[in-house]
Amino acid sequence: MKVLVIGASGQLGSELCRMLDKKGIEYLGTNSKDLDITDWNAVNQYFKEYRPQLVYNCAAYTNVDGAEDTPGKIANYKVNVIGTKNVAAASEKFGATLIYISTDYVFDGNNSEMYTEKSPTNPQNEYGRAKLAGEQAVSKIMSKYYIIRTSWVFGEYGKNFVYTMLNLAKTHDHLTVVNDQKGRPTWTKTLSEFMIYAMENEIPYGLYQLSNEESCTWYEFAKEILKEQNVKIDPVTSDEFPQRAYRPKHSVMDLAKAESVGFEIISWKEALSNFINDVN
Ligand SMILES: NC(=O)C1=CN([C@@H]2O[C@H](COP(=O)(O)OP(=O)(O)OC[C@H]3O[C@@H](n4cnc5c(N)ncnc54)[C@H](O)[C@@H]3O)[C@@H](O)[C@H]2O)C=CC1
Repeated sequence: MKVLVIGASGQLGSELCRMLDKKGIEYLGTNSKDLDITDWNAVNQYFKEYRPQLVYNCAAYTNVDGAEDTPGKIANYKVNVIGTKNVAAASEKFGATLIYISTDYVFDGNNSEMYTEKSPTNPQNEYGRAKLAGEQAVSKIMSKYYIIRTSWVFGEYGKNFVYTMLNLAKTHDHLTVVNDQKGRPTWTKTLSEFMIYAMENEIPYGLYQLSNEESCTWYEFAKEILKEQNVKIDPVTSDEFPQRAYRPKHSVMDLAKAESVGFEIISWKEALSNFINDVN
């Protein structure tokens, strides 16, 4: 099978490629210099030449706060809406299956219940709105697709909350972290495994949610990340730590659908511990 990984140099794309390498699955990986997904002619030409059968679209504009104002607002729209549409249209045109990654920010986070794949969406920031438009484009244009919503991603190859906390701990003995936003952290290895599992096991097409098991607040996450370090961490509210983009208060996604296809998901604490062992 000819596999294409778009966004192969990002946090998730890099882990996915490492895992494909390990499994001996051949693929072609592109970064934004090889293939700009906002350019339809480039995408069309690339697909015409390479003829992928399976496309992992890991490319995205991921600066959630940057997306609130110009020029980030425009880049967010171009990459996450137009770019996603281009990749979906080319995948459909050339008969490929597409795996598109979306976000828990499609929800408003006002529920205290877990969100399922059937829960109504109501994004509260520009990034969430663009990613939802990306989801809608994929499901409208395509017949063979997986949309996988994930949240709070951390892994070896990116800028993420775990690295931020570990780095801050080198220079600070006291930190404050938001304690009124709850979600599910996701290790890129768990997510990459599911992305490969979907392909290998030909699970039914459609929308899935995937993160690690168990939920926490950012404060609880930080406490676990720094549990071996001598750093005092105090909880604060979102109001005390203002950010440009609104974040959902409770964006805990139900994982039952992914588990119902036989995929086993470890807890975020186990994932974090494995990750810290890996990078040390
Ligand atoms: N990082 C997180 O916490 C979360 C990420 N996600 C989603 O997971 C997916 C992977 O995210 P990350 O790997 O963390 O992001 P990342 O920012 O590390 O990687 C994104 C990649 O997209 C590429 N890219 C950007 N514009 C492009 C363009 N015009 N053409 C081609 N490539 C382009 C970048 O070069 C980069 O390699 C994305 O769809 C993101 O929306 C969802 C929820 C949370």
